[in-house]
Amino acid sequence: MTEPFGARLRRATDERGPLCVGIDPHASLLAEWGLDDTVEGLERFSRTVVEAVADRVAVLKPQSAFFERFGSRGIAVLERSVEAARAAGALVVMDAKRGDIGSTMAAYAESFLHKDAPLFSDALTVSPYLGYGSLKPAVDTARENGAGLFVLALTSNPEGSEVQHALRADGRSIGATMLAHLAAENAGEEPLGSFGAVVGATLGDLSSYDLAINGPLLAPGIGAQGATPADLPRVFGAAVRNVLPNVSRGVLRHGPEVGALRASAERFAEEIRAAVAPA
Ligand SMILES: O=C(O)c1cc(=O)[nH]c(=O)n1[C@@H]1O[C@H](COP(=O)(O)O)[C@@H](O)[C@H]1O
Repeated sequence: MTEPFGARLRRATDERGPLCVGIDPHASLLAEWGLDDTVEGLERFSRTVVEAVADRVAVLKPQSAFFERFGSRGIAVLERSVEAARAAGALVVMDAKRGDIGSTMAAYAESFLHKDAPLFSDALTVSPYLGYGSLKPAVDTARENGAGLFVLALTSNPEGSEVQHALRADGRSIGATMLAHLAAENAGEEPLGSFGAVVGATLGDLSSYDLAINGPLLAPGIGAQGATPADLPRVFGAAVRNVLPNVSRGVLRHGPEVGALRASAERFAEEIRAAVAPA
């Protein structure tokens, strides 16, 4: 049986440090890199990021939207990027934020989490806002294939709070409910469960939330959205051990030089290591 995602992630972050670099080929970044806003520009951008960091950071997170923009040829670039990143030793979190009713969710799960799928990724971002239970086919497919999920719990964007901070009849917030579902999913798993939460690094003190889900906490928001590695202990408290910070534009803006991209990722990795080191 394939080793579960949580165990593979723990090993990768122990070896390479806890950093996820996003592959987000914004049109504006393509222009800054001197590339055309075409599928050729997309491929060049993505290849360069993989070449720069896939052999040294723990995780790469391609943002599917920027590839889908180019139709089937963009998806082909995404497939090649995933394959190249994994071949260089990085884990790949596909950021496609899928979410649908159970039977359709099963098809999304087949697309990204089945080991024979062309877009197989080590983990997938998913939206639980059709009800956590609607994600069950993705949970099952992930378990069967040694893959994982990152469930949107407390997102980094300011609009997220109208849904995620809303209170249920029993007084618990929706975001806290998602965290509780994940804690149940990961119960007893060692060294780390495979079912993570997305929790923004931009959110300030989260001590009112129980972040001890025994799974990874993907933390976007560092760099372009204003959070810094130094914020991590204050935001995540004791759960900082399981945080996987994501930086996309904060690194990508240093391209197109491979050396400059690499140096930026290494600076973030070092700052994160220093911030999350036990006192
Ligand atoms: O799931 C995500 O990765 C995600 C969740 C969230 O709450 N906020 C968030 O910014 N993201 C993604 O993380 C990346 C952040 O990019 P930068 O702001 O450029 O570092 C983008 O790909 C977002 O889609």
